[in-house]
Amino acid sequence: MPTALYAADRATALLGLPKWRECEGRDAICRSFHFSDFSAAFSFMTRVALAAERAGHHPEWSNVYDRVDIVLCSHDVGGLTERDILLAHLIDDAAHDGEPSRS
Ligand SMILES: C[C@H](O)[C@H](O)[C@H]1CNC2=NC(N)=NC(=O)C2=N1
Repeated sequence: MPTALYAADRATALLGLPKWRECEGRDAICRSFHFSDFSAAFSFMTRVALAAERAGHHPEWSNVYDRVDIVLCSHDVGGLTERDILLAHLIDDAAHDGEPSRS
């Protein structure tokens, strides 16, 4: 089982994920995505679901019409690990494929 990232490693990892921010009150990162409509948002979620399943690591998320809010945390260690960083990159890639209208 991977261990939670140390502060320095976390800061370095987040430099490569400029649109993600640390989640207030917990050891996790989050990002919100906005799309043109529900169909675009749900297409993105489908791409993320498949990528997450392949990676064996899964997001906490919610969807309201054209918006998708995502939190990444490794539940088994109760904090942020390299698996969350990898999944954040996969999610950013999935968003680029679907062109969020704004984010
Ligand atoms: C058995 C399976 O690999 C685990 O339950 C995985 C699945 N996806 C997961 N996703 C997240 N975010 N945290 C986990 O601890 C986790 N565990």
